[in-house]
Amino acid sequence: MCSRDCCNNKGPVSRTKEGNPCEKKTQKQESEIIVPTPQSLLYPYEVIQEIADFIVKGSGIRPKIGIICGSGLGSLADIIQNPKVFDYEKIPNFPVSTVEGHAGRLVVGTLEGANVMAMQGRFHFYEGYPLAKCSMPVRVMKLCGVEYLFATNAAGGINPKYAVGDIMLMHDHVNMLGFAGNSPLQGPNDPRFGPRFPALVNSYNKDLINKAIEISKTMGIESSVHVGVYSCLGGPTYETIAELKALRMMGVDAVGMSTVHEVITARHCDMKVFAFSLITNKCATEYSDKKDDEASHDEVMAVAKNRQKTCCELVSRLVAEIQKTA
Ligand SMILES: O=P(O)(O)O[C@H]1O[C@H](CO)[C@@H](O)[C@H]1O
Ligand code: HPA
Repeated sequence: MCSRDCCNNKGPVSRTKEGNPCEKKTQKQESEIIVPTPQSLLYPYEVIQEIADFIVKGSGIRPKIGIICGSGLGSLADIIQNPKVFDYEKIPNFPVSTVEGHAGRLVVGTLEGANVMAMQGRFHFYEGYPLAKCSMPVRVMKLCGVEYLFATNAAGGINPKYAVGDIMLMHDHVNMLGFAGNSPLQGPNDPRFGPRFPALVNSYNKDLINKAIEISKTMGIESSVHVGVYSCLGGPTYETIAELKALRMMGVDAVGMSTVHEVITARHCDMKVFAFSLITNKCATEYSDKKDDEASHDEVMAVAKNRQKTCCELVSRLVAEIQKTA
């Protein structure tokens, strides 16, 4: 509120470049002007290094594969052997998970003989975190030694051929937050992480996609595994019918509220990326009065719980393949 008697403005005083128009500018006020921190400066290299050292020293492990567990897919971290668990609150400078189905723990250990670390709980833009904060753990993974990022998510199926419970191997994305000018890389670039202008074609590693397809055949689930395009929206609202129609026209097969900024951050620092969506609900692209058409987080969680065994097997087998060729 403006404290001046001359002023009728009872709203919050805005600290813009122009200042509060009803107050005379003084030297002190100029220094109070709040300029938002560019995203890339939120977590400088040295801070990321400190977090990575904390994890590597605390676990005695230098992981090669990093796994991000999607909503309801926390069991991907439960299959890690000899786990060393770090609650996010206990990791210096780490955010906390606020979403149901995201426990908020980092699990470091081995899977199929490979050193791995898994985030049991990711950070989303709609939780109030800037994108650079959401994807900061990917840089921590990199400085821990991670070469491969496995990003998983729960997503709504827009492609009419997709059924609930299917898996979509991501081979591309449409970055809706990026269309609006938001990027985890916004701000000065630190070349120790990667280049100013990273290319994103070939972001999703083709060898890993092909291996996953082969694995799906040996598991007998190939008819419910697709290769498609994911799009991330800001959330937390699920999409309107008009938005879903627009996304479909753009070639999007599945929609969610995560993953893309993690992939951008991983590609910026030259990690190999494998990502998949578990289709937890079918998105309606026509108007109807059916309550069934409304997405709900309870449904998302229930489907993820039902399909967690299959997702765990796919991830374990792909890790085993990577380990075999290492
Ligand atoms: O992308 P993950 O974290 O799997 O979660 C998905 O599920 C939640 C909505 O039900 C959103 O957070 C959406 O992004
Ligand atoms: N839309 C957005 N995010 C989601 C959905 C959806 O339908 N399902 C799971 N996460």
